[in-house]
Parts: sequence; structure tokens; C-alpha cells
Amino acid sequence: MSILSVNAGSSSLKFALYPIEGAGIGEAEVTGNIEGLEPSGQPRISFCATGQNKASAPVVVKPEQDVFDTALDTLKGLLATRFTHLKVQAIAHRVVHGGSYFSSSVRVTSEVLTQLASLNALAPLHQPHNLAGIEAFAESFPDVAQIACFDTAFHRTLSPLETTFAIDRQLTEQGVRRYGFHGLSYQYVTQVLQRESPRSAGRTVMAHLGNGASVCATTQHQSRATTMGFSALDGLMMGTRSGALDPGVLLYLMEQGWGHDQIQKLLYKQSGLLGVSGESADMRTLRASSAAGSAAARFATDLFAHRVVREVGALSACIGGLDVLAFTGGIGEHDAVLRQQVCDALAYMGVHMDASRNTQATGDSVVAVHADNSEIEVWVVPTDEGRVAAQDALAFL
Ligand SMILES: Nc1ncnc2c1ncn2[C@@H]1O[C@H](COP(=O)(O)OP(=O)(O)O)[C@@H](O)[C@H]1O
Ligand SMILES: CC(=O)OP(=O)(O)O
Ligand SMILES: [Mg+2]
Repeated sequence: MSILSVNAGSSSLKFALYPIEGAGIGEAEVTGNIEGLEPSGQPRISFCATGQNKASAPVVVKPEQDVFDTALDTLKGLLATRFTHLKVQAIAHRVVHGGSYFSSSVRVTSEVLTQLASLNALAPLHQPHNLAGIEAFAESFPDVAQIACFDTAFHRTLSPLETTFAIDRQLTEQGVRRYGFHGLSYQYVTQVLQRESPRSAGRTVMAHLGNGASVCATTQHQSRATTMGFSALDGLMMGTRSGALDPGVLLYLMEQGWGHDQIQKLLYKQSGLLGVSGESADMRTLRASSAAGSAAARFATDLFAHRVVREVGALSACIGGLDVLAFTGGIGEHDAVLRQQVCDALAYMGVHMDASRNTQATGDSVVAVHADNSEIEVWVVPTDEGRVAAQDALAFL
């Protein structure tokens, strides 16, 4: 018997099958990723089953079809043809927004789906895909429990000083507040650090840098501050999202005649690395392009690093300093240049990277990359949101 986890991010659909072993879950028997689902991306599926070679192939999207729907169909097709021997007992779905409704995982019913759908507008790149995934799998596996596991849940320990926006309190009472995201990833990285680094119980800052990107500060392994807010737009610059932006810019655009849809598209799909470089949302493409001489690609990656430095400083201030810094997410795990840039800029705080340890960290395993004389520990932790979701789902069985 196994648990399937489904993680629809803004640029990818990740999945894994974990065997149930007694009261826990074992090593994943199948892991896979359909990536390149972001605007301008090139969809591609790769997956690997225990004892087999990794398989990879392009995913063809018909002009009239939505890229995420195609990814879901591809995943369902794969499960129905290749892994029928693995009996699925529960499906754990990453759902980015639990709003004020849920501060822990929940078994999905039609009432829960209605509540979650009311949050679609707060996370348009994620929530509709997350819910489409639940509906698709509920149809294919009608007798299997569907469990929603929330990005927002890890941040339930944020204090009102962190969650409250300085606006009319009536809006705050309506739920217009900071929720925070990437919680399954932060939960996983926290578990790893708890095991690997005794100092991580102190002042820890984790940077989840993927197509979506955020920073989270913890003490005693609990979330104390984070950069994403009411929606997954706030904070860092991302693949195609702006991150924090002076709200005056939005007023200006509205005065210029921009409508809601145009502004939404700008902020979610045409900004970030893609908007600033004018080339790509993918850090790998931008690294290659800047090596080939593109000043625009170089500037976009420099700006990305600068924004990380800015937020790590701000969040460290919120928890009274820094003991442990951790990088995760597609960029955080794989891009040694970005990590070096960020750590060089944080040298004033006592962060010192070991350049060779850093370049050897390629996202395959948990590695400490700080120099022996560094006051602050620096870790690279490959995240596993699917495992946290599957662990949660097990509790419902
Ligand atoms: N080897 C690499 N070097 C630099 N960046 C990488 C590398 N591999 C992946 N990335 C970056 O990671 C991003 C995807 O991160 P991920 O966390 O998987 O995204 P999602 O937000 O969809 O969950 C890609 O857009 C790419 O920019
Ligand atoms: C919340 C969010 O931005 O998630 P992802 O990075 O998976 O797109
Ligand atoms: Mg992700």
C-alpha cells in the first residue's frame, strides 16, 4: 500500500509514491516531475522508479489545452499504465492556500472544496491547479481518501505583528493579512535541520528559491516571519512574479487605464526574472545567456540575488540575528553562483561560505557549505514537499 503525493507548483507538477511501512512512510518508490509549465516554458516529464533508470520525454500540449490539464492527464496516464502494482491508499495534495479556514491538513469533502475554491483569486497560479488535481484524482480513484495539505499551515505560529498589514482594521478582520506560503517545504527543511544541526533551534532563516520564491525565519523551529503575504506575490522577485512592489505603482497603472486582468497578468506572469531579463523565467537559461554575454540576463540574476540579501537581512532582524541559513528550492539547491553571491553579501553578519563545498552541493543530498571559521552555518537542503504531505495524509488512514 502506498500514498501518492501531488505537488502542483507554478512551473511544475511533482509527484511521488511512498510505501506505507508500519506507522510511517518509507523511501519513495517512484518520483517524478513535469516541469516547464510556466509561461514561455518547455514542458517535459521525467520520472524514476526504484531500481530503474530515469526516463524523460517532452510533453506535447495541444494549442486548445491548458498546460496544467495536460500535465495532470499525463500523470494519470502514467499511473494507469506503469505503476498499477502500487496500490494507492491515500492521495496527499499540496494546496497553497488554506486561508482562515484551515491551519492543518484536512480530508477533502465537497464542502472543503467549495471553501478552498473561494481562495482561487488569492493564488491564481496555484489554487485552481491544486483543486483541479484533487477533482481529477477523486474521479480516477473514487474510493481513495484525498487529503489537502496547506502551504499556509506552517505559518500558523506567526504573531499578529507579522500577520497584520498597516491598513484599516476592518479589512484585517475580514482576513486581509499575511498568511505565508511554501510551508510544506519549510516544514521539511526544518525536520532536516533539526536532525543535522543543533544550532537550528536558534535563529534560522530558510530561503526557498524556486519558480516561486520566499524566505522564512524560525526560532525553536517555528515560523516567526516570512516574506510571502496575503498572496504568493509578496517578498522576493520570482520566475515570473514581481515580489514586493510599491502599491503606488498599481494606483499609477490604474490611472493609466490598466484593468484587473492586465495587472494580474503583469504581476504573476510577466514580471520577475522573465520581465526584467526579457528572455526567460528559468535561472538555467539566464545563466547560459549571461555567460554568452547578455547584460539583461546578468542584471536579472543580480537583482534576484540582491532581493534575497535584502530579505534575509530583514527577516534576521525580526528574530534578533542569525545562526543558521539554509537554501532550498530549484534555484537554492542547484545554483552555486547564486548562493555564493548571497553569502558574500552577508559576510558582514558573519556568513562565510566554503567555495569548494558550495560548488560540490548539487541538490542530491543535504550538505553544509559554510567555512570552518564561519560564525553562521550555511546548509543546502533538497526539499521534499511531497514527503511532508504524505506523512500528514498517513495520519488520516
Ligand atoms: N541546475 C539549475 N541551476 C539553476 N537553476 C535551476 C537549476 N535547476 C532548476 N533550477 C531553477 O529552479 C526552478 C524551478 O524550481 P522549483 O522549486 O522546482 O519550482 P516550482 O516553483 O515549480 O516548485 C527553475 O525555474 C529554474 O530556474
Ligand atoms: C507558493 C509558491 O509560489 O509555490 P511554487 O514555488 O511551488 O510556485
Ligand atoms: Mg515548488
